Amino acid sequence: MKSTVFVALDYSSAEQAWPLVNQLDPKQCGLKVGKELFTAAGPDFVRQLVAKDFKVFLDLKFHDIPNTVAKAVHAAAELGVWMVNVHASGGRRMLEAAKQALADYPQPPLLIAVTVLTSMEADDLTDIGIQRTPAEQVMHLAALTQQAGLDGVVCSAQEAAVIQQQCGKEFVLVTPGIRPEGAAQGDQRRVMTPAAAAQQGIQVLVIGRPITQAADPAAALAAIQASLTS
Ligand SMILES: O=C(O)c1cc(=O)[nH]c(=O)n1[C@@H]1O[C@H](COP(=O)(O)O)[C@@H](O)[C@H]1O
Repeated sequence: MKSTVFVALDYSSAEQAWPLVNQLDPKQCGLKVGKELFTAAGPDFVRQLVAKDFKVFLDLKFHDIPNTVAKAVHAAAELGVWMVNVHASGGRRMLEAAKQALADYPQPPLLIAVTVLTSMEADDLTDIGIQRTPAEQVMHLAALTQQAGLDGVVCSAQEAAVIQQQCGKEFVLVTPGIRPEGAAQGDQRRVMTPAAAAQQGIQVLVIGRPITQAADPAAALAAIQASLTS
């Protein structure tokens, strides 16, 4: 299965995002709208991307009581997005409620659960009272997510092989923490290069700053795309 790059549009306004979006081809990549841009630009911006035929990943990582998350996921589906995410640590009932909220859609968005953020390492889990390694916690939450009937998980590319083994190749893997050779790691901790991630058959590679902070973002994306097939 070919990997699709989703560009994380982590900009402070729609005006900041449009110059890059206008250079992109919806057949070549998807777009991720996260907390910063959604809070600044709102649902209308998302609708405009959908109207331009982009696959949109609405990354708001819902994590709340089951009723609230179910309603939020439903609202996301109304926007016509291709994929939406929740936090797996919201628990089984929350995950099932989110899934149930999409039951009436003939073509619902993919529903994905975040396992362990790619910015976290073992010490960060210890701080919040989790004694498992990141990989163990990811596996645990991936199993819970699959049991709850969701389509896949957000994890780091480092855990992809074991999840594919446990959950099967149809289970959708979405991996941020992607860094081309030599790119600044920033706050990410569990990272992998785009080419190495693509070789594992990961369906969605989420890439932000290596593209958006480049002098020529469209050229940076093109170079990453080229590295996936070479
Ligand atoms: O759900 C996400 O997209 C996400 C989950 C995760 O564990 N780690 C993670 O980095 N992300 C998002 O993926 C993007 C990564 O951006 P860069 O680190 O700039 O490539 C950001 O928009 C994050 O919000």
